[in-house]
Amino acid sequence: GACCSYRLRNALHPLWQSPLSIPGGSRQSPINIQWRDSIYDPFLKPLKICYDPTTCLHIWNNGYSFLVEFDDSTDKSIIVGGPLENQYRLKQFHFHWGAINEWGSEHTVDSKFYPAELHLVHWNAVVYPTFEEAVMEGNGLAVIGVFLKLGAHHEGLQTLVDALPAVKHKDTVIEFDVFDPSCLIPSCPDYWTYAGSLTTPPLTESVTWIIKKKPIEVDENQLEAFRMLLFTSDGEEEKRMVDNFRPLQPLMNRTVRSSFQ
Ligand SMILES: NS(=O)(=O)c1c(F)c(F)c(-n2cc(CC3CCCCC3)nn2)c(F)c1F
Ligand SMILES: [Zn+2]
Repeated sequence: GACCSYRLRNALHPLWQSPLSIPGGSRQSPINIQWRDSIYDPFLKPLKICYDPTTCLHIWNNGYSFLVEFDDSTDKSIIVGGPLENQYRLKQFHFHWGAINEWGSEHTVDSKFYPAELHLVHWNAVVYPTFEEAVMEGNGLAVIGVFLKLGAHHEGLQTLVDALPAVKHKDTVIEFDVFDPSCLIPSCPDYWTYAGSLTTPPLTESVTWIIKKKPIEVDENQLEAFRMLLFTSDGEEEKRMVDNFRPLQPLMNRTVRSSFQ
């Protein structure tokens, strides 16, 4: 059935040589969000986002994507509310994108791909002592997903784009010391939420996903700047960093809730 082909595809997919059987494997990400099958939950609270721009540390090309990492030693940059029982600390944000504008996002909405998707990764520092431990626990992480669509130039993103040439190669890092990622999150409060996993190794089923309904607009040059990055280290044969998204995973026995009617 569909499930087996997914497993086969995961095992065969070049980028995500994930082990065939993920422990449990009942809540993997990403998924297709079928708008009409999502259930409005009136008890979902608005998501409260409080970021301190001075907690921004650096940009790092880790060979999968580029990560903007934050100082998560205090509760200065947190999210709370929404579907979350606790507040969660911002650890890093990164993107997934395609070689062309027809695909690139990890989640899809009614089977439609966006050219890119932003993930803001937070961890439950109320319950767990470290990020590494939170990654292994069912309520350990909360990731906000924001779709990027082709359109107007995005001023806030440009400061990030301007720094990308300095992290062209895998394992390069550049200091990036003031940035407020709130500028990358649409003001519309509407979101979907479901229980899922990391979409990169270790693929652990520890993520409460919060997917914003509204995309942000970025222009062609900004998407092209992502595609100039490399999977490879300096001196290796160059491989452009594109199509760094995981294949869709089976919904299995899950419901996607919406914060809006
Ligand atoms: N696409 S996603 O699901 O939003 C997503 C995430 F949620 C992540 F947490 C990570 N992640 C991976 C590690 C390495 C750690 C190395 C030490 C052990 C724990 C993992 N740091 N952050 C990640 F790379 C990613 F892509
Ligand atoms: Zn991601």
